[in-house]
Order: sequence, then structure tokens, then C-alpha cells
Amino acid sequence: MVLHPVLGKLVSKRVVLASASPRRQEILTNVGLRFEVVPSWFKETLEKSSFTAPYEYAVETAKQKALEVANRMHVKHLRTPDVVIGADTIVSVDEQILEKPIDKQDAYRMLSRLNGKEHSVFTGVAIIHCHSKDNRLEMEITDFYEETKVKFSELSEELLWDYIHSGEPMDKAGGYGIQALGGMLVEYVHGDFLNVVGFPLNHFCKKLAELYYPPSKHNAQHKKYNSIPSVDTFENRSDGEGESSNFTEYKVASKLDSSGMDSSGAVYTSENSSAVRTGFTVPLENQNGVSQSASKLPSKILELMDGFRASKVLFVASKLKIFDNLKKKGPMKAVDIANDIGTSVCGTERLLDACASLGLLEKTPQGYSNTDSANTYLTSDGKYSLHGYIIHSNDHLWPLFTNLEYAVQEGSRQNHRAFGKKADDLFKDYYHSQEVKQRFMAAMHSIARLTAKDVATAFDLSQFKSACDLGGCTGALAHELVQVYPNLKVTVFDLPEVIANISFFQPSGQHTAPVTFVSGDFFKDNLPEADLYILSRVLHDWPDEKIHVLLSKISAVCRPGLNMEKML
Ligand SMILES: Cc1cn([C@H]2C[C@H](O)[C@@H](COP(=O)(O)OP(=O)(O)OP(=O)(O)O)O2)c(=O)[nH]c1=O
Repeated sequence: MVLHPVLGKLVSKRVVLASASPRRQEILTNVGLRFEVVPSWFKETLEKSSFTAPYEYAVETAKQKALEVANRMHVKHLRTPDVVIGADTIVSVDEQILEKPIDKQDAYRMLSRLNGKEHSVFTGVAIIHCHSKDNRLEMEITDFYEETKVKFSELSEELLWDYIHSGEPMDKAGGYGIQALGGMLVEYVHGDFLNVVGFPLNHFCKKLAELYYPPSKHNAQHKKYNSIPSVDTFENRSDGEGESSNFTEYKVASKLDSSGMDSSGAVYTSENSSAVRTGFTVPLENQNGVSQSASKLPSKILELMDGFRASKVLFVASKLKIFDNLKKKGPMKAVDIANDIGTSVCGTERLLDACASLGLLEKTPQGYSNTDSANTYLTSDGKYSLHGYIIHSNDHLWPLFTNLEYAVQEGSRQNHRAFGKKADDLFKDYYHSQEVKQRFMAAMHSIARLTAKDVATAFDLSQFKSACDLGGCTGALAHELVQVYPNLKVTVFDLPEVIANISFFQPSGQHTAPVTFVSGDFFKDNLPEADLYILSRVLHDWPDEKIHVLLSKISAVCRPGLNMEKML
């Protein structure tokens, strides 16, 4: 894999991405780079008129973002990073620079300017090599920019507003995200697509190649790589070029030394050269300077290995209602949040920093605040809140999954290990206490409400007159179905314990055909008559024999020819 020799040079270094952009994190993670995220506090307020070209503004902002993080980490006596990467993406149209919109009107203003026209997307990138010497921070800065041309189709006002109301424009330069819904607005792209999404990966790798594998003296006049050098390139350069490559190595090392990089950070070592000469693999340096084979970085495996930590951070922050608190009170310092929720200051600060690194919170000098998606999905009262499901995941699924090993060994549910009691009937377990019941219903409600529209519109159900949602819980899907199909009569069938508690979850002030709720046990009682039966998130809970009973009952009440059974 051609990219690895270049990115491999960063493996043994402490790399920091000075950006809160989830897109940048994803692009770099996808190619196996390991890095920490420390979002920059630099305010993007440089005077635009003082730059002669838009890209200069993007490059300078990228540099300032990276410098702020490098300095802060050094001053706060956090271990000084080896490399800090900063980036800034802007859209430029008619000589004007567009950044992220401040509100919906601003997004409308930007999108209207882009409508039907070609514009440029510039991303400026700064790579800072840092070294701490006598408590002084020394840095070497490399920067560059990439331009991509994008053309929008002619778009109607209605479409622009629909797009704005989707919420997507708000954290994106120019007010659109080409990687998601915004892709529908775009007629063509000339240049690097990832540059538009926030990080010009190809140019970044070429820059690293220039830095870490500078051309030998024979071709020194070609300072830049037009393509990312392949493994072959490095092998050939070393082969039979011992002296000249050593000479280049020295030059690079001393260049970096003069700017403060220590010898362990030197770009080439003799071990490297010999490893390169022997071919096959390109070496990576580990902390001890011992070279190791750079077979494919196991990024997927590393992600799986550490994924549980990220999940737990989300669960705990939700459980402590941090997102609710921040929605109410705006930016807050760690100490104030800790006081509000009665937790330790140091523990809370770490949790908040972890949330910021995961892109759930924003961290600025004013304190921590919710990102747009935290406001929409993580607060407990939002229309699309996932809070209930997150708490269910933490309190119920997490302990069960902790016992997965036993479940596999024994082939049985692990409720007795997770909760100290046997679960002959899963739902008896959920409903044995009011608290667990509410939690489970809130979980089902939040996930069903989020997905209901997609489920209801994934099929054309207009030929059906009546539907029965078996195990439909609070009726979230049912309410969406009657909105989409006003002539459809929907019955929700669920256990009496559930039906007795649905009032809290009913939509208020919605003018739609009513949904009927019927209580019963679908294994024992008669099923309500309907043209269409919906089984959503039901079958996975039961063993095959019980599923057979249920499907046979549905089959018996279906009238041949007219009815259709669906498992959604
Ligand atoms: C044009 C466009 C921009 N973007 C994003 C990339 C950037 O994240 C964002 C531009 O804002 P930036 O200020 O470059 O970055 P950021 O605020 O997201 O993160 P930070 O300042 O911490 O580095 O717009 C898309 O995701 N898709 C697009 O199509």
C-alpha cells in the first residue's frame, strides 16, 4: 500500500489533530493514522481584507489553529506533541470568503450566492513539528493549500430552505456538506473531493513525502512530488545510493534539528536505510528506535479494541445529563458543571475533554458547549432525542454484553449474571419495576421515533386500509404511519403493562387520524384483524419455537390474496 511509507513515519510520534471537525478525524482515521484530537481555541477572526487571495486566509487560519494548540499543550505542561496538524476550509465565490453560517438566514444567504454557479473550496493545512528544549517550544511549520472547484445546479428556493431546515449546513463552510444531503446540490466537482470535506489527504501525503523522503541530490531540483512516492521509489533511492541518501538524511535531520527536533525524531536513521535497502517493507520507528514491519496498520482492529471506551463516555455523559445542562445554560466551565451535577472536578473535566475529542461537545475559552448533534440527539427532551436508548444501552445492554463470553459458552441469556436474576420471560424482566419499564419504553420510543419516517416511507403501503403494529410500544411508528398514509387505520398491540403507560409518549397537538391501542400478549391472545402486520424489533428477542408460534398466528388471521405480512 503506497501511502503507508509516508504515514508510517508518523507512527512513533505523538500526533495531534488541532481540529474538532469530525470529517477531518474520519479522513485521517480511515487511512490508519493514530492521533489525538485537541480542538483549537483560535477564533477564526483574521481580517479577510488583509489577504490578497482567499487561500492565504485559509492557510493562515490553519497555521494559527495549529500554533494555538502546540503552545497550549506546551504551556500546560501536557507532554509536548511531536506533530500538530491544523486545517481550515473556506468557500470562495466572487472573491468573497464564506465560512460556517451563523444562523439559518446566513446559510440561506450563502447558498443563494452559490446557486447555479461554480465556486472554489480551499483547505489550508499547517503541519507543525514541535520540540521542547530547555522548556522552550521550538517549531518548524510547513503549510500548503488545495483548491477544488464545485458547481451547484440551479436550485429552487423551496429546496434551499428544505436543505437549511435539515440542519446540515450549520457547521460547514459555505453552508453545505457535499458528503451528505448537500451532494444533491452539486453538478460537478473538479479536484480533490476530500478537500471539500475538510482535508486534502492526497496533498497532505505528498507534503509528508517531501518532508520525510526528500528527493536525492540527483533529482534535488524537483523539490516536489507530483504523486505520492511508492515503496519502489524509496527502495530505488536507497539502492546503490548509499552515500547520497545518507547525505540527504543528514541534511534533513539537521534541518529539523536546527528547528528543534531531537535525534529520536530525526527523519532517517541508518536502521531505516538498511531496512529500506533490503526491500519488501518500509520501516517504522517505534519509541526505542527499533524498526518494525509496516504491514497494514490495523486501524479497524484498534478501533474495535478501543470502541467501548468511546461508547462509555457517551453513556456516562448522557446519564449525568451533561448535554441537558449545557443546552439550558450555554458554555460552562468544568468546575461549574461538576458543582451542578455533584461530581469531582478532575473527573468531570476528563469526561468533558473526552466528549470534545469525540465531537460531542465543543471546547472554547468560554467553556464547554453542545454541538448541534448533541442538542438534537443527546438532550433528553428533543424531538429526536436518543437519550432513552443510550440509557438503556448503558444500564441494560452493557451488563449483558459484558457477559457475552458466557452467553457464547452456554448458549443462553445472561440476565442472571448481569442482574442477579433469571429471565424466563424477557419482558417480565423489563416490566418488573416501574423504573426499568419507563427506561425500556423511553429507549424503544426514542429509536422508533428517529427511524419511523424512513421505515414508513421505505415501502409503498398505500394499498392497505388497516395495519397492526405488534409490540408497537408507545406508537411512535404508528403515529408516523398515519401521517404518511392518512387513510390507514393503525392498531398498536402490546402488553397491558405497556399500554397502561403510553400517555406520556403521545404526540401533542398533532392533527392526524387516531391510533388505536389494544393490550394483550401476542403469543396467547387473539390478534387484532388487519391487512398488514408489522413486526419491528420483535423477532430477535425470541427463540425459534416462539417465533414460529407468532408467525403461524399472523398467517392464520391473514386473508389470502389481500394481506401481506411484513417484518420491518
Ligand atoms: C464545503 C464543505 C465543508 N465541510 C466542513 C469541513 C470543515 O469541518 C468545515 C469548515 O470549518 P473549519 O473552520 O475549516 O473547521 P471546523 O470548524 O469544522 O473544525 P476546526 O476549526 O476545529 O478545525 O466545513 C464539509 O464537511 N463538507 C463540505 O462540503
